[in-house]
Amino acid sequence: MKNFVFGNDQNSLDLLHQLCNEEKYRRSKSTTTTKMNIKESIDLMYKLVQKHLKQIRKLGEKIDYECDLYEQKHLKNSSPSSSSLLNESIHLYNNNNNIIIDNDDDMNNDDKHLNFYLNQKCQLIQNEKFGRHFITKDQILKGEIIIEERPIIITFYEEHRQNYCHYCYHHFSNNKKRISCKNCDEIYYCSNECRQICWQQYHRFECGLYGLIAGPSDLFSFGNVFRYYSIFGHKLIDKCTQQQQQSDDDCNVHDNYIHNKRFQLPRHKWSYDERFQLCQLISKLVDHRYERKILREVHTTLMSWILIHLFVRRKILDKNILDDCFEFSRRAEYIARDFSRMQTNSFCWSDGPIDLDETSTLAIQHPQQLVLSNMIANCIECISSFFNHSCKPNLYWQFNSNGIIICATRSIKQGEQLTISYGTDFNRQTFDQRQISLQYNYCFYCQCIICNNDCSIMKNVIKCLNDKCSGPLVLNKHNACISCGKFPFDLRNAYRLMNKMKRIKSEFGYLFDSINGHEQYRIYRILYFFRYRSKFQLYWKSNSDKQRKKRIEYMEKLYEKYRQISYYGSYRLLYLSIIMLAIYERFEMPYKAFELIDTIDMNLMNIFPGSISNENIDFIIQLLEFLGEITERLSKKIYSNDYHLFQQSQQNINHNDEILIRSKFSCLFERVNQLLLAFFDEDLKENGWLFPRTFKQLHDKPDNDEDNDESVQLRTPDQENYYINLYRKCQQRKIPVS
Ligand SMILES: C[S@@+](CC[C@H](N)C(=O)[O-])C[C@H]1O[C@@H](n2cnc3c(N)ncnc32)[C@H](O)[C@@H]1O
Repeated sequence: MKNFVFGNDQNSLDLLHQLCNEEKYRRSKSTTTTKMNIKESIDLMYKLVQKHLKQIRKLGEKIDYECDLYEQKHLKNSSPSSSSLLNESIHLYNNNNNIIIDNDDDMNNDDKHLNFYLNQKCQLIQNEKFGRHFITKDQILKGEIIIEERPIIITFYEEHRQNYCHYCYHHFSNNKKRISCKNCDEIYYCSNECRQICWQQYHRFECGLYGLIAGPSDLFSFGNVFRYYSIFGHKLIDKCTQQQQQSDDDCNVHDNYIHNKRFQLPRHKWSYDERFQLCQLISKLVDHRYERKILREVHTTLMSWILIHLFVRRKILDKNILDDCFEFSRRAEYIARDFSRMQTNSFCWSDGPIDLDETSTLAIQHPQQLVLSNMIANCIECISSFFNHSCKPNLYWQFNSNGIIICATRSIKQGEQLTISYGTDFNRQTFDQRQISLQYNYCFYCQCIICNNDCSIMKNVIKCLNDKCSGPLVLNKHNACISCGKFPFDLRNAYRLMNKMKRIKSEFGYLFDSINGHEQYRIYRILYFFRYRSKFQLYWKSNSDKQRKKRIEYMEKLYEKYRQISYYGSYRLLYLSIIMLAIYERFEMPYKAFELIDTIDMNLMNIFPGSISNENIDFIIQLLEFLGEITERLSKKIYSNDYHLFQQSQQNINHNDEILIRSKFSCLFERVNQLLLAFFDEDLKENGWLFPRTFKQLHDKPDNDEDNDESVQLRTPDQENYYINLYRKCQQRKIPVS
């Protein structure tokens, strides 16, 4: 017997029914599936940050005072890394973009070493789907080294801080002498030389604060951002960012860096050119600020505020910034972006090979917080950051005392993309688990071969409801789920649910059917009714308040159950959640609508652009426009002063929740609008599913300019007008001001 896949079709329903009748199952007591509660984790981070904010303020004052005393007492005329050096370097820092001028001629050639080794068979390329990524120019053999690279920025975890030199990252063997920082006694070096250079380069900015900035979990990136600013200085970072915004060719800087064989990075002293080049590389790493905003806006914003205060205290930023609101928020946004860049690109330096069993278990249990027992630090690598992820990678990475080393796990054909795994053995996880973990940590929807295959099945398939299993309900010949190996105890529930869906279907027509050409016009009609509320009002008007409340509760229950058995990326889940959003908007229940946002957002990220084709593009645009209208109305309402956001809420919602809810609505609104605008984006047209090349140019022309351009092949005149209007509407839409 072949494996049987349960989907939302009549055959599956019949089989489920049969199985239920045969009573070959027992009922499971617990039917929980793995859920990600973003709100909970944001709350937690918020509290954590608030706790740290207090500590930082207190500690910052204390340490500044103690540093001054210490310098007055001990450092003035003694060691070379004393207050004179501090003043001199701060002076240089402020006046010269943080340049510490090196005399290269003095440097012995042996002092220099290449910061990385890259296999000559690798080539960095860029495309729409994967961004920048490496491919092979020639066949690579199993076990061949692809790259070895030293990190540029590194933050050691608390428990390992005493075991490694903070400048050259070497491990202190048992009897090796360690020297601590004279000032803070928090970090250690293997030699006086390392101590001096580290002080010069960045430690003077973080001295005494290290214990706080290199704190637990999410704060690792906090430490990395602090170091980033300490090493490069904000002026240099700004300069590189501006250059990056102006240039289109993203691979150029990296090609230069990779192919300029003469470029060498001295272990101890970086000249201005080297600093500049490295800073340029880091500022070009992908940041996902926009996506992260949706997940952790409050957290990141708070972190960036704290960082500004610390930077001012340590003279990295000018103190006037604290009085200038505009400048403060601009800088906070920049820092938040760097923060998100560090989170997307950082590697965990693990002491020895990564334990795949441990990572997989952790990734399933705590997708938001992956810290393993043998991880010793969090670091940024400039070139290794360009390897994309695959759930079945062809490369394996590990750290040795010099930094990262990446090797081929199998022989790789010419032209194949080189991929690593972003942390865990994703191959052991289900599609949903992988997507949740990757989206939460790296903000992308994985398009590797495995996920693309899985995704096409998942959209119509229902989930196994067994405890801790969220795999697709595929039965083997013993009637057990192939993901968890157990009999699907909750078949009866699944069956009931699918039957209920039939009733809903009669009420909401063809919204739940798969989208193919000839059914689209029915869906348009339903959307039309929704938009102009005629059907909707009829439906709700006929009921009394009590009945209406019952109806809403019924819909909510159904939605919740349906959410449990559906995968993100399912069109049906998207429709149903949009309908719920419309209901909540119509009946002034914004706090309820808020709870839907994450599901809608995850679905949007999963659906676009992977499953858009020429057949469904018109429908998708209409669906998005509908969603855009609802979110716009909701956002406007919740930002208006006389609107009582939580008037009907039973929950105890405080001011922080309110900020979070507002920012989430704006973000969803912004995402929907951007998705719509993306359909008109010049660069995306080559994929074949967007509008003709000249669309934007043509419609950016003033209204009275009616020159006929023959190269333009638009659709029918009605469609043309519709899209022109939509394009203008999207351009004019504004996110409410927070
Ligand atoms: C560390 S960077 C890798 C380099 C990146 N491609 C670039 O252009 O900078 C990680 C980002 O690459 C993209 N990416 C990596 N693996 C991917 C995959 N399997 N599918 C889609 N996007 C991927 C995502 O945007 C992710 O956040």
